[in-house]
Amino acid sequence: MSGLDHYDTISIGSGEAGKYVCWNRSSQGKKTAVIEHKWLGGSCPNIACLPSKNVICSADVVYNSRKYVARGMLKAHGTGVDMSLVRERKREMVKDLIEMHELVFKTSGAELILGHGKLVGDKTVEIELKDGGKRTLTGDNIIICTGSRAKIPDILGLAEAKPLTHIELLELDEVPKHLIILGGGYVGMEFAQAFRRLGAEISVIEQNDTVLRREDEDVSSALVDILKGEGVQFFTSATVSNVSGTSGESVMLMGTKAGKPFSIIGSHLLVAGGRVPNTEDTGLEAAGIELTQSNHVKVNEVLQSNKPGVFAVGDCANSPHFTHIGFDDFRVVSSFLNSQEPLRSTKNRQVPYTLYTDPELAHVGLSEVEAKRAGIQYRLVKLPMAAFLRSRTLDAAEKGFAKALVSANNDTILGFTALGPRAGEMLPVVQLAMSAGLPHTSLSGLIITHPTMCEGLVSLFSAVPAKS
Ligand SMILES: Cc1cc2nc3c(=O)[nH]c(=O)nc-3n(C[C@H](O)[C@H](O)[C@H](O)COP(=O)(O)OP(=O)(O)OC[C@H]3O[C@@H](n4cnc5c(N)ncnc54)[C@H](O)[C@@H]3O)c2cc1C
Ligand SMILES: NC(=O)c1ccc[n+]([C@@H]2O[C@H](COP(=O)([O-])OP(=O)(O)OC[C@H]3O[C@@H](n4cnc5c(N)ncnc54)[C@H](O)[C@@H]3O)[C@@H](O)[C@H]2O)c1
Repeated sequence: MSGLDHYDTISIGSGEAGKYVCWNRSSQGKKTAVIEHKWLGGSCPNIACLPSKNVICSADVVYNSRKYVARGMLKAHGTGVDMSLVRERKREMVKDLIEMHELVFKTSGAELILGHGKLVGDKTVEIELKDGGKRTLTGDNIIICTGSRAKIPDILGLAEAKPLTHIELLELDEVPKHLIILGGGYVGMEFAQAFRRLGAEISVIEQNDTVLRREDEDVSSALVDILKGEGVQFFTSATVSNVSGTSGESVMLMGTKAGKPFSIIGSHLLVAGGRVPNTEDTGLEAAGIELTQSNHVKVNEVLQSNKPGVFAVGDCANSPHFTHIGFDDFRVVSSFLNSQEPLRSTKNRQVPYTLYTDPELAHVGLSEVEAKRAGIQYRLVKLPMAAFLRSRTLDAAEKGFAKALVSANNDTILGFTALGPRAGEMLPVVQLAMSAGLPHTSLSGLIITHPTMCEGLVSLFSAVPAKS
């Protein structure tokens, strides 16, 4: 293929992996283009990770101010919340992030094309330009990086009730009186605490018998107790069959809870029940790209679809839905395109994550449930957060714990979980030990600055039971 509109690499969507692959290849002098129809830089800087953490930070400031006013330490005349200013702080950050992306596009040489991209043939992309008109490009490599969107469960009356998704929630200029959250996963838990702290009554409705069902029971129940302590209400084993009213005015959910009739009325409704991939209206089927049953692009270990040279990355390829995994998807695809040795792949990669509640929930590797399910023998070490002395200075010693799974046969670390202040910051040191196959004594033997949260890792790994 050749011609003016022929590119080395074209990304449909400017999410994490797509934009980095193009920036990276343009830095090697290759001609690349990124097509974006709405959120420059993807969801993370515009409507997901960073804006939500910005609002969570505002909520924490409100919560802590109120706490210290109640203790008499802080003399304040008013601790009411002006949500329009909370939103303004978030909007300013998003605006800066968009400007940062525009600058990178200018300096990297990767072309940014604003419009809706669609495959119309073999490695041929048609763009409905934002400013009108159409362009058709061809590329040696096509990256599908179209992300995902909030799932609206198929419940009678739900769509008509115009529920909020994370996008609209982050744009509210008022604190909801009573926010009902449908789904007790990552989105549900982070927003439940943040909006409770901002002053809303919160009810979390979860279909399973526990929220955060992938976590070990001691982890999810400890976090639920913390949120309950702040006034969040949980309704688990709840099946919603009917919704009436309108979110923003008054909305009622009806169904059953543990088999008995159940109903709840709130002022606002947030759907937080998982994600669906943005794989329709991108010409994938017409271009012969195979999808999975869940409508994600079917990819192999280097994220290549059934069509050589067409890759899918991030949420639309059902990579674990985290921005840092999107970034790793970029490294996987780049490694393949650059014929790197050894080739990077998605096989057996670490998938660390942090839930940004207060305290944070950070995890990497095996949980106890997973180890048991796989029949892997392990030694367990678990310490209360109070053993991490830094937590005492942060007013956070009473809640949470850290635990690690260490192999029963050798001293390698199999998994690590911490529910504690800034717990996410502790992950990389444990990850490094895990990825290098170092024994747990490599952490307990380190000199770690006092008093940091990581210093607690010395205590944790010093307490690993001896091999039996
Ligand atoms: C509320 C919330 C909070 C989150 N917090 C975190 C967090 O703290 N940490 C974390 O790691 N992860 C977090 N996530 C998950 C994370 O945001 C996603 O996993 C990540 O953004 C997915 O990146 P992506 O590149 O796959 O897709 P996106 O970032 O969604 O990028 C896809 C882009 O493609 C564009 N697009 C789609 N179709 C087309 C088309 N046909 N033509 C042109 N453009 C198109 C879209 O507009 C979008 O900009 C959060 C998610 C949510 C919803
Ligand atoms: N801190 C972070 O890294 C972070 C934060 C937010 C989101 N995310 C990512 O975004 C993804 C999506 O988050 P999410 O919370 O939307 O999905 P999720 O899969 O984490 O949780 C969805 C929850 O909703 C429940 N649910 C679904 N339908 C329901 C219904 N009809 N009634 C009651 N409950 C229902 C599910 O059982 C589940 O517990 C996550 O998987 C995560 O990867 C990450």
